[in-house]
Amino acid sequence: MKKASSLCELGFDANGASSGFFRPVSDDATPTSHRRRLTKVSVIGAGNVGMAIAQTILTRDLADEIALVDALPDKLRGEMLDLQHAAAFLPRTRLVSDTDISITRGSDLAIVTAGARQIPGETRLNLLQRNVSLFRKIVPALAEHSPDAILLIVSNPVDILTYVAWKLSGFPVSRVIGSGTNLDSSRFRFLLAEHLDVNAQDVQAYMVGEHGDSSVAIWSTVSVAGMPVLRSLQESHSSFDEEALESIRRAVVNSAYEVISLKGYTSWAIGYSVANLVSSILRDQRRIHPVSVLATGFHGIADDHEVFLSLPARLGRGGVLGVADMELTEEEARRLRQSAKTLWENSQLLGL
Ligand SMILES: NC(=O)C1=CN([C@@H]2O[C@H](COP(=O)(O)OP(=O)(O)OC[C@H]3O[C@@H](n4cnc5c(N)ncnc54)[C@H](O)[C@@H]3O)[C@@H](O)[C@H]2O)C=CC1
Ligand SMILES: CC(=O)C(=O)O
Repeated sequence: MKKASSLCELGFDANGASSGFFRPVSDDATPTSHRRRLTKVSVIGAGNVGMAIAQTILTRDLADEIALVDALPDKLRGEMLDLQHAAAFLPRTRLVSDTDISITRGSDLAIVTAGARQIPGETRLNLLQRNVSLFRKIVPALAEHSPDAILLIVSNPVDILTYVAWKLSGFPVSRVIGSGTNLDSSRFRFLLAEHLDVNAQDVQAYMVGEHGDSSVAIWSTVSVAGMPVLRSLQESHSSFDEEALESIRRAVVNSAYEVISLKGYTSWAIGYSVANLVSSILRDQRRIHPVSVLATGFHGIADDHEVFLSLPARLGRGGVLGVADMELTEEEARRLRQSAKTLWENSQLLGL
């Protein structure tokens, strides 16, 4: 007797109907008008970062469908199967993968993590030329298949690549966002929370500017439970000086270099950071995140400098809904302009 080799041959069909498990209750159990619109997220680049993001999106139940794209077919299929095998422990999410970017068709959100990463000691800016070449292939194709999507850029150097993605996609500026210093701000909050022995979620603190070596810590707005930290330090005459503050900023900047020198790449924190942004966007939460946005005209950045860097932005279903014109000290604004200058000079070399 011939053995059945698949569930279909045993009499199961894709809807479970002929198996006898379920009997239809009407000809159209869910009228089209009652069906919820499904949310599709694509992740381009199924490496360390892409997979950390995909698995965090899965566990947080942020999408109905996740499409994974990578240039390496075996690795890609392996990653997809490995996640699919966790289906019994996760919210129901359709997972698909392909090396062909057309699988992203109809995405609500496309997250780009493809590309070269730093080797120990290398700066993010060193990756620029290699990753721009990749973006020239990826971004126009993404825009063609999902003209209404929001693009969320993660590949480094993230600020300049967000500018590149904006130029190559032709999308409105509200729909092109870089993950920016959302991660640096989390590292900043972690270090401050450790120092003050409180929960990092109770520390309000922003790093802005470049996601990289010239990022700026906005000390004037750091607060815990609504209390400005700098003022408390001054009033309690605790020993602190500019150098102590700068050493904390440097520790934030060095965080990535340290992790890369220890394990070769960073992944978990960026996974949570991006899933946090995805939640604000797709669930229209209107939370404020420091992310990479077009910063022209803010804090004295020249009107003819099209530069993306991180500023606190209100995120929702439409993408960037607004950018906070936060109050900065003269020194903070000067550092931000310096950060903008570095990014602008590098992006000018691309001739876009
Ligand atoms: N913005 C941020 O805060 C962070 C950014 N990153 C950046 O994310 C990027 C990815 O880092 P990792 O995942 O660690 O690197 P990885 O090497 O593990 O993954 C990169 C993936 O991109 C794929 N890829 C290459 N060309 C492709 C193409 N044309 N289409 C689709 N996929 C392609 C590769 O096959 C690889 O799987 C790097 O640029 C890294 O610097 C990493 C951590 C944090
Ligand atoms: C690699 C990188 O950009 C980060 O972990 O901050």
